[in-house]
Amino acid sequence: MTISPAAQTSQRPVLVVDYGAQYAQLIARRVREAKVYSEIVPHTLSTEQLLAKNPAAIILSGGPSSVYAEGAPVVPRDLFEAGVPVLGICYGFQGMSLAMGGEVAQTGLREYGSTETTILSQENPLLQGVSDHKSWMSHGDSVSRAPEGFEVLASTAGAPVAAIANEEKCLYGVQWHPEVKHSEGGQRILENFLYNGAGLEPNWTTGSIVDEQVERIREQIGDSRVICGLSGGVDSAVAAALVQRAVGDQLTCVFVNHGLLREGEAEQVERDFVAATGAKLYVANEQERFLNALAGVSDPETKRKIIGREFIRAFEEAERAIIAEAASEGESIKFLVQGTLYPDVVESGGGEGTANIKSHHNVGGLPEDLQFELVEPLRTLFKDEVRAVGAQLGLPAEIVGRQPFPGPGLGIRIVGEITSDRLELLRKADAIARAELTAAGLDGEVWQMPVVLLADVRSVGVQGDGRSYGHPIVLRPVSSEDAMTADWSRLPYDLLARISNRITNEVDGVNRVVLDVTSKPPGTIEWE
Ligand SMILES: Nc1ncnc2c1ncn2[C@@H]1O[C@H](COP(=O)(O)OP(=O)(O)OP(=O)(O)O)[C@@H](O)[C@H]1O
Ligand SMILES: O=c1[nH]c(=O)c2[nH+]cn([C@@H]3O[C@H](COP(=O)(O)O)[C@@H](O)[C@H]3O)c2[nH]1
Ligand SMILES: NC(=O)CC[C@H](N)C(=O)O
Ligand SMILES: [Mg+2]
Repeated sequence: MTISPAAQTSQRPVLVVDYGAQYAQLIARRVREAKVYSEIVPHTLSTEQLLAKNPAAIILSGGPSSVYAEGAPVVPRDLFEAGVPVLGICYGFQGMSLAMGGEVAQTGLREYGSTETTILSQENPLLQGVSDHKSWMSHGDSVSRAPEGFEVLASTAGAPVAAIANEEKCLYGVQWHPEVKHSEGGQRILENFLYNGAGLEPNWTTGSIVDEQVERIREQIGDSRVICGLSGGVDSAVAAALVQRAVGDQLTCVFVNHGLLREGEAEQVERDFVAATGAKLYVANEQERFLNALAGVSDPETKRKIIGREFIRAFEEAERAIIAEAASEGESIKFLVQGTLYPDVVESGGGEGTANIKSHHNVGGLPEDLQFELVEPLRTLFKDEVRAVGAQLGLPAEIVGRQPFPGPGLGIRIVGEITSDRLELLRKADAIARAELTAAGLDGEVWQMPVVLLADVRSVGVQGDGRSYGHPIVLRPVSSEDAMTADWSRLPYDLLARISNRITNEVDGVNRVVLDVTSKPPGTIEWE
């Protein structure tokens, strides 16, 4: 069932080989910012498997291991003999140096954070226009001797060999992390590698994504009919708009009201999306189906799998109803469009070799007996890229700027069993928190603010001079660029006070409001 993102685009990718780096995502993003298509792959792929992806260039990421440690990932020598341009970063640089016959040593000179970097030569593709600067380091090992045939391009106090090049073979390495914003000129170095070193063109833009995806969708769907799961969120709105552009009224959007929605959500989908695009919309009222299937379940992964399965069952029902309505019996609808993004795939463990963090309902939660062929035009994109595509397609700012809301909805924001009373309670608390955030004019600054009910926790309070024994509500406002990493938002205290005060006064059963001050990692954005 896993489709590699590469299957979704004709671009030759720049492969980021992940050696367990904290920054592999960031490297891929920076390459895309340079308008070059990029994908992350695990280091467990063999050279043959890597080359089979027809990469335009390869970037080896950093990683936590020491190249000497037992079981440390080996950077294979044959990778450098295939004629593909390679840039090694930190661990990748050390591994490349070792593979090519250089030396790596534990000199005891560790460097963490901002580091004065001396550029020894600008007469090479990598460091053209880059002068002495502060780069961001995070290493304990160092390259003590460059491999034969490589020129040393830069040095620092702790790393005399801080950058190397073999121009003829198009092989480059840097000890520091050009992908982090704290590395001055880092983006320039990556672009130098891509444009000057690997000779790539900056032609991967939102315009080119739209054209290419529209073309692919037409090819895939032909003149068949297609349904699209539409949630009111950004991703499905953009996916639907792309499909509509490709195949026009062969498309019917299906909005599933699973009873796990927030206040006013169903109405808002009908109002905003249909008004903006004129697409056909079928509303499936499936509250009972989902509540029955979820009764008595409190394990998060089980909930996610049930929701993923019931979503598909709801789409199947909807498909039958749509066909019956059109009186075109017999002609079943084969295609289902979903607004699946790259992070959904990566976190669900759908990227090759990546860990399963949580099964997103639309990826890891899909049932085995799926009858639809999936159409997922956004499967290779990050959220901010999807927003840019949406804007390009002319969707209104209220849609492309909307805060994300997960498909499983309030179902994964009740820690414990889901009941209609608990949903009712959480819906009220969530509506208050959202209204206050909007009133404070902070919607644009906050990426998302899950409001979570700890249904299995109770604490003692005093309300109206009497004892109460109620549930806590957690506020989880975060800032983020692409939901892969996040920080907790420093909301003004008076806003937090107002939300807390209103929730404890207005929502029966809640006697405490707490603020989640955890970044991602280690926490995820949602609690389940
Ligand atoms: N209530 C729903 N009805 C129909 N399809 C849905 C519903 N909720 C989610 N989906 C499908 O699952 C996909 C993934 O959901 P997800 O929440 O990640 O995206 P989104 O809602 O489109 O955007 P956002 O992340 O901004 O909320 C959606 O793109 C959509 O295809
Ligand atoms: O459609 C979705 N189906 C899911 O199963 C799902 N789980 C998490 N999310 C959203 O993904 C982003 C990252 O969330 P986490 O940090 O909790 O993994 C956040 O924006 C979450 O709201 C989901 N969206
Ligand atoms: N960030 C990295 O890639 C670190 C590489 C290696 N673990 C070191 O400490 O030198
Ligand atoms: Mg959503």
